[in-house]
Amino acid sequence: MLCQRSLCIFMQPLCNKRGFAMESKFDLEVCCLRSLKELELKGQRVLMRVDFNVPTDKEGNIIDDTKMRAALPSIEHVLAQGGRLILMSHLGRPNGKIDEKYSLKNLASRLGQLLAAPVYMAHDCIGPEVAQAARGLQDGEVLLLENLRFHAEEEKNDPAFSRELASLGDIFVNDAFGTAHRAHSSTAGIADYLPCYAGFLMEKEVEMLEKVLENPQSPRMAIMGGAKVADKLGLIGNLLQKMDVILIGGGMANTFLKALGKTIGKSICEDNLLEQARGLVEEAEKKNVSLILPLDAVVAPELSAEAPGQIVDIDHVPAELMILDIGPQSIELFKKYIEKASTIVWNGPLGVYEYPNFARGTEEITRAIARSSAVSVIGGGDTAVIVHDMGLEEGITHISTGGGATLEFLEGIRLPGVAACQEKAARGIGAELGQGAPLWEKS
Ligand SMILES: Nc1ncnc2c1ncn2[C@@H]1O[C@H](COP(=O)(O)OP(=O)(O)O)[C@@H](O)[C@H]1O
Ligand SMILES: O=C(OP(=O)(O)O)[C@H](O)COP(=O)(O)O
Repeated sequence: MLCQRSLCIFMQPLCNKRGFAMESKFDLEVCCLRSLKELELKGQRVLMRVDFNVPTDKEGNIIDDTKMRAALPSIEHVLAQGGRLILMSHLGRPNGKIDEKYSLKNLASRLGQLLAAPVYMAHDCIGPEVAQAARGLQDGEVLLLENLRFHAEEEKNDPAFSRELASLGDIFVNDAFGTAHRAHSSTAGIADYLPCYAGFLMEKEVEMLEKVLENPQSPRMAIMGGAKVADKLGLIGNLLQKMDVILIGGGMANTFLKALGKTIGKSICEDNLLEQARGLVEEAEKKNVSLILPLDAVVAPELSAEAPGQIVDIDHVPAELMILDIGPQSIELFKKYIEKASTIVWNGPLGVYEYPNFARGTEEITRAIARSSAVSVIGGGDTAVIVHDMGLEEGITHISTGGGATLEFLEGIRLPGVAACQEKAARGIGAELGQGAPLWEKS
């Protein structure tokens, strides 16, 4: 059994200036995750949540399968032990509607190649035919369910939906660390209906991030970029309590730049978050945290591989262009901060790294982090892809499959996907010791 020490850390202040430590709200007993290793799997229907939310192109082809490979140890273990594996994941944000672009069919074929074994693909994730397919599995066989987010109930953590998913398996294994910050049916609600275990990836992520939390040295720095601005802007408020420096690039920077009165042309921006961004800048000043924005940018008329990039000062972004990368002056400035940092947490590319014209900022920053002697954690599907593509894994302390999940974990926020398994484990232990009624039911 693995004790999630991030929760234990809540109990004792460990850090000096802007500590990661928080007050304990939870029992130590609740910290425990039960491991997949503990299970007798032969003949068991193992319902496993994985995070196969891989980067894809416009046609839905997989750009990078790192997240799938990361789940292979758990998948291969279940199959080797004679378990009957039912895999479930989301892909993208189809908003509760069926959209072929977000089908998991391509992932089933890729998984088949990775396992060198057949992978059955279900046409949905619930319903009588899916239940029949799950019941029909033989020992060592694997079925991949269709995108969970084709049903709006998934993101609502709807109990009836959780129950229907749970009815497909005998045991629930959560190996989706990257989605553990979402309280959804397949990550949280499902724990009410099945015995819960952590997969190997979930265990590894929690262990590695706990190590980083143990004694994070100052100067501590966060680098924030990417496109999920609405999701992650709020997290900067928490980071201000824990970091000495926050570098902001990528799509994230635009909202801050506009909030500070700069013209950002056609760049992506969350106009409804301008007030919040201004508040964060003021709070950073009060807390004496250096919140650093780009000095210049690479701009282009459209987001495409062919669009020509042009370097402009951040005060002179033309109205008809969009910011697609940080410029050379910003790269130099960011590198200076990276050289001085002792702890670095990074999520989100600093530009549209998928296209060479706008990849330089992200690549240079990746190299600088890999060269630095700081303890470094890089999180997020896209951000991790860059490190792998550049072959710089060795220089990074931990490359996490989760972006938002990693940030929230390091900020001391309890992740619903981890918490659901912990609470269930703690209650389950009591039940197994005869201290209560069985806590899960099979339908
Ligand atoms: N200036 C920008 N404008 C538009 N998109 C951007 C910009 N900078 C980065 N991005 C995009 O952000 C995406 C990754 O964002 P996100 O999902 O938040 O990161 P991660 O998957 O690492 O958590 C990439 O597809 C990248 O092209
Ligand atoms: O890719 C993910 O998160 P990330 O981009 O923060 O790493 C997860 O699969 C969660 O996806 P979501 O942010 O659509 O809930």
